Amino acid sequence: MALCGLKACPFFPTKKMEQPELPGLLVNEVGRAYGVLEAHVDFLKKHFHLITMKEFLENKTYFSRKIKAIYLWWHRPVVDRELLQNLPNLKVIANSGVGMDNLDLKLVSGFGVKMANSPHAVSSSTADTGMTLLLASARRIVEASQIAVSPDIECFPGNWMGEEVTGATLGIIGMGNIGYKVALRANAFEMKILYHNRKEEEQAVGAIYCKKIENLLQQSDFVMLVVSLTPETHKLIGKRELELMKPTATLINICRGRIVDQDALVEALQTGVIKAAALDVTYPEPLPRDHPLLKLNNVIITPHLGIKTHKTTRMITEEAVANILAALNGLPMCSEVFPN
Ligand SMILES: O=CC(=O)O
Repeated sequence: MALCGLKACPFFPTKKMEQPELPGLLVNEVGRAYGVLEAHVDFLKKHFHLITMKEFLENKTYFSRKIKAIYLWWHRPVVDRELLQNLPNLKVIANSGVGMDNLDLKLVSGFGVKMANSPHAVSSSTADTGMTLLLASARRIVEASQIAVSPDIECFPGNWMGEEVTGATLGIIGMGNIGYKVALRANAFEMKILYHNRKEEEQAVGAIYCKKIENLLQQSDFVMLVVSLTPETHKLIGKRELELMKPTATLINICRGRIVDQDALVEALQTGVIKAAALDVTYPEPLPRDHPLLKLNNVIITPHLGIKTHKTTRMITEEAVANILAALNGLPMCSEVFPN
C-alpha cells in the first residue's frame, strides 16, 4: 500500500519489495556488563542483523551461515577455534579498543578472517585517563576525599602533602598514539618528558628519547606504561625495574595488567621501594577482593576506565562498523591488524 493513496503511481511497487538481507553481526550480548552498549544498538542495526551469542547458541544451524562479522566489546565474545569452525561465512572481526591481546591473531587469520582494532578512536580518552591517574595519585585525591567526607571532623588534614606535578619528570614507556597524547597533556603541566620506544614523536612534544629503559626508570618522578601486551612486554616491569625507580616515584599503568609483575609491585609498595601506584588495569580484572593491592593506601585502582566516555565509545563503534563494512565490500580497512 503506497503512501498518500497514490495507488496507481508507477513508482510504487504493487507487491512487497524484498529487502536486501543485512549481514549478520555476532555480538556477545546487548547492555549489561559485557554487552555492546544499548545506545549503539540502533546504529549497529542500520548496517547489520545483530545476533547475540545467546541467540546463536540456541539456533546454531540457522545463524552460523548468516554471521559475516563479529564485534568484540570488552573482549567478548571469546573467539576460539570452536567458534571459528562454526562460522563458515565469517569475514572479519572488529575489536573495540586498541589492544588485541584478547585474540589469537594467528588462529583467526588461519581461518581467512580479517581483523581490525580502533586505535584512532581511543587515544585521547585513554591519555586523559593516564593524566587523571597521575594527578590524582600525586595529590592523593582518593585518600583526601575520604578524609574530607569522614565523620571524624578532627581528621581534617592541615598538614596534608602531595607531590608537585608541575616541572616533574614523566617517563613514558610506549610512545605510540596514546603515549604521544599523554606527552601533549604533560607539556601543559610543564613536565620534563622522557620516553622509551618508539623513537618518532620526539620533535613534536619536546620529549627526550631514552634508548635504555633503565635510564628512564632512574630519572622519572612518574612512570607511565602505555605499551601493547606481547610476549616481549609481559612483566616488563618486575622487581629489578621497580628497584631502579626513585623511592619517591609513582608507577601509572593504563595499558594491561600483565605488563607489571604484580607480586613484585605489591612488595615494592609495601616496603617503600616506590612511593605509589595508580592502576587502571590489573591482572585479573577485577582483582579478588582479598588482593593485597586493595589494602594499600598508596595505590589508586580504577576499573579499566581508559576508553569509557560516551564520545569515545561511540567513535569506537563507528570505527568498527566502518572497518567491517570495508572488509565485507572488499575494500581496505582503516585499522587492519595482522598477525606478527
Ligand atoms: O583497553 C583498551 C584498549 O585496548 O583500547
